[in-house]
Amino acid sequence: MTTTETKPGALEFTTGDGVRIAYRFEGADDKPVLLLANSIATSMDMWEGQAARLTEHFRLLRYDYRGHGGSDTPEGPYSLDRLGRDVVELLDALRIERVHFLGLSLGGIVAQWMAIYAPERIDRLVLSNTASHLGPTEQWEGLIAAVLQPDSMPEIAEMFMKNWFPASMRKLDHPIVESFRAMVLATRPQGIAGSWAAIRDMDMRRTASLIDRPTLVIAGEQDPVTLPEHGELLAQTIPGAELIVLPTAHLPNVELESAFLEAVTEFLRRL
Ligand SMILES: O=C(O)CCC(=O)CC(=O)O
Repeated sequence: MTTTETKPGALEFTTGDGVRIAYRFEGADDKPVLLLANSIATSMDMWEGQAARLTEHFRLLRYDYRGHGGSDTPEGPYSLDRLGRDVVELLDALRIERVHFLGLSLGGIVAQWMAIYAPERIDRLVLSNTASHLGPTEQWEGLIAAVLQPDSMPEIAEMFMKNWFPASMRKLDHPIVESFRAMVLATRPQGIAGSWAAIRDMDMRRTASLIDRPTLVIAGEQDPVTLPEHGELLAQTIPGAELIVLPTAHLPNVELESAFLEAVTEFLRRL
């Protein structure tokens, strides 16, 4: 497998089905690898503010989902199996045996898949603002149809901002909110539609009980997308999982950065 540099610091590899996936490695190579997976409609830049503090303890591996950021955008719906295999193939390409995996929202869905189907690649797991099932199907069908309409993106971006940030941050034209809006607007509608299909079709409410990796679940008290109840269910289903509920909406990594990073690093570095 060859890797190619696309933009400074970002590399790419090609998956078994011919899709170029962009990724980035940061930090000292003697530290444990921490793989980060994103919320839908964002790129690996969504972790930019947290990267410096995380590299104090970890070698960070970030990547862009197919259909997002610097990765290719195949047509049609994506399956969760395919999104999971993209990660397995990325680790294979980099010859990395095991990682800690921190996934937020769709990232937490991919992280659950990895811990169920490729547990030998996972050391510890952090599942933030995510769920093992998100219904109803019709909601995702409606969103997929809407995002594929011409000129849909400004309205779709506004929907994400309302779901992801509290009104207090949105009112102030907060630079973080605007940077996330820009990330959404830079995402191809097909990438969002393809990934929503993976969320529509997934149901790990039973299989999550097979996860045997040490797991921290983080939920947001005011998260309107992945509700605190979703986090509670995950923590009850995964044997031995711990649950922290933070007073945030959907993106605690940026809304309450210090508390989020403290929870993550304390859990991942615990002996
Ligand atoms: O944010 C995600 O990764 C999945 C949830 C979603 O697409 C709906 C939303 O964020 O509003």
